[in-house]
Amino acid sequence: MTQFLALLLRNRLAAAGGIVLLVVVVLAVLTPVLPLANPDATDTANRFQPALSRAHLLGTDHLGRDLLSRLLWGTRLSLAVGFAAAIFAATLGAAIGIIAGYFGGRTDNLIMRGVDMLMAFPYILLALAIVAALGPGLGNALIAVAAVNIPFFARNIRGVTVGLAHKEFVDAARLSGLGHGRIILTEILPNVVPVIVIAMSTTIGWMILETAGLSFLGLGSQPPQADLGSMLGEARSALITNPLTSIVPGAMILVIVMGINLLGDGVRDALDPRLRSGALTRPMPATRVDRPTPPPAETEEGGAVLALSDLQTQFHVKKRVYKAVGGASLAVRPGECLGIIGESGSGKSVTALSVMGLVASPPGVITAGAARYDGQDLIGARYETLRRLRGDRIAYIFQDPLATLHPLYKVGDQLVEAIRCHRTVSKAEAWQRAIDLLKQVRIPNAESRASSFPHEMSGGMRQRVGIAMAMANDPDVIIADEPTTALDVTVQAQILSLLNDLRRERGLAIVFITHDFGVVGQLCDRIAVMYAGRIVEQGPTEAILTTPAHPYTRRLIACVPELGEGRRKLEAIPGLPPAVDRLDPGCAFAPRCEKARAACLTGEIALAGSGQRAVRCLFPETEIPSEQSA
Ligand SMILES: Nc1ncnc2c1ncn2[C@@H]1O[C@H](COP(=O)(O)OP(=O)(O)OP(=O)(O)O)[C@@H](O)[C@H]1O
Repeated sequence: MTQFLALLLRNRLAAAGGIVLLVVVVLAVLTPVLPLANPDATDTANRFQPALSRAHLLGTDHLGRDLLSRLLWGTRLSLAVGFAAAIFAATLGAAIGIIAGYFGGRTDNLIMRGVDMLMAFPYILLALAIVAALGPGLGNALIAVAAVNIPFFARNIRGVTVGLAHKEFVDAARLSGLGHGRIILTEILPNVVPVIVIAMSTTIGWMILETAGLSFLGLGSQPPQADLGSMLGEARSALITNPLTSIVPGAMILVIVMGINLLGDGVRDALDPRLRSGALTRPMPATRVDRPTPPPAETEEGGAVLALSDLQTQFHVKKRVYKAVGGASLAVRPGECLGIIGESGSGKSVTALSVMGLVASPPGVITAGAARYDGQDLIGARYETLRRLRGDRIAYIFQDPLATLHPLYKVGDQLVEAIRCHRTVSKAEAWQRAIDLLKQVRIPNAESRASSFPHEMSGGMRQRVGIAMAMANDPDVIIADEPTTALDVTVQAQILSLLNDLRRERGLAIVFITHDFGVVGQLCDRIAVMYAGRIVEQGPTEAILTTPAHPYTRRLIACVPELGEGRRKLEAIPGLPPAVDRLDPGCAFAPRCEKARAACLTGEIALAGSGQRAVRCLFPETEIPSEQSA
């Protein structure tokens, strides 16, 4: 709740709307105790008194009644009717929607066709028909306004419920023997409540307007009782001669509806869990860069096509700072494959995404370092520069191709788009290239497969399409973030050999992120091991796999089961990786390391080594000739 309020107040417009509404509601609640004139007492001798006249702060209406008093009593009534109608419509509409969406089939059909019939009438005609049948009066206007809004809630909530009704957690509740009533109350309802609240917050203003409309037509509140609509209706005849009598209730309607709408938008944003981690804004097109120190000078990386120097990326979530990448230095040359390995949460993906400014901001910020492609620093580069390079010179392959491929476009069309985004070629040429790419990634019947939708392909096929997409513009660097984790071993082996062939044939540089030492051994020339956002060891694959120097690397390798090696006890690493918002000084692995000594817990431990081999450890498993590397 506190988090919700904090987010709501951070949105200035919503806060302003909320404050205005609060003032109006407080005034409406206090109206009976305020020293106001009788709102219905007529005084025809003092008709149309101007504002600020004696005893009438806002003047009087056509019957000499005090406008301020009528305004506050009218506001009280209008708010009460609007809120009551919204609660009534939301409760009934949500119940109908949940039942239709949850039970589906004939129940859904019957209910929703009834709702469709109601929606087929213009809502104001329907409201008029209901009031005509029930008779004029504010109570009946409330029923009419609520009734015409029930279909809106029913449709919305049904849609959400249909999506939830067959989710795994609902199936699990069914399997555990819960009845329909319990499932609806404990599994479905908590998930639809935010949608109901959002729909309500954005429709209350609308219902106040509709009630005012009915009163304006004389079908709502009856004389002498005032609500905002009836005040407007009565003032209609004097609109030109005495506009004040129309302006006063009109302005109040405007203030209330604007206040509710601004607050409603804020509530919607604050209830959206995706917005909780950052400010109420969409992510920026490129990660925010806030480098107080100048980028490190370019080092001689032996012909590296992509070189990261001391890259630091953080997530700023409220007052917490998560140091996801705490100074990573890496380099990859043409035709080389560099593996980045580490436990979940060690910062591998954030390192990779930072290169092209793809970490979502907010909350991500790059705070130091450089990422040089062909000598050009990409950190802080103009968005246009990054856009030109993204997918063209530096391409990504992600773990879940279903999440990256558009579900509604044929894979061929998506490849055509990727090509035409960076090259001026005709559609026919791009289509032909798309088919060639599908052939290169060994998709059988590439011509017909180009016309398939992603859901018509297997996971392995989709991942090949992901690789084809990355290859579309013949890039220099491919960053592959666990591209084979979701695949079975045979498809995994095919994809690895495909990537291997591509880099050998085309001189591609590959940065390959994985958890899997087996995969690293097959594909990578060199490995960088990450822990808590930092590289703790790097070197040639063979050397690291046979003689790991960092105790973390040794323990990671010891966790890997080996086929055909007989029974061997797998040694899990005790404890958990540290939270990157509370990193203690010294080695982040020390609390889990059996070799840790007091010296490991103080000060900065440098990545030290010689040539290509380096380790960040004071007591490494294998001594590496010391010559500080980073
Ligand atoms: N939006 C975010 N807000 C706060 N922290 C984040 C956010 N995104 C990532 N992090 C943190 O950054 C750290 C690094 O995450 P990252 O995704 O790079 O890990 P990873 O090594 O790639 O893990 P995995 O193998 O599970 O993909 C983690 O501690 C994670 O909790």
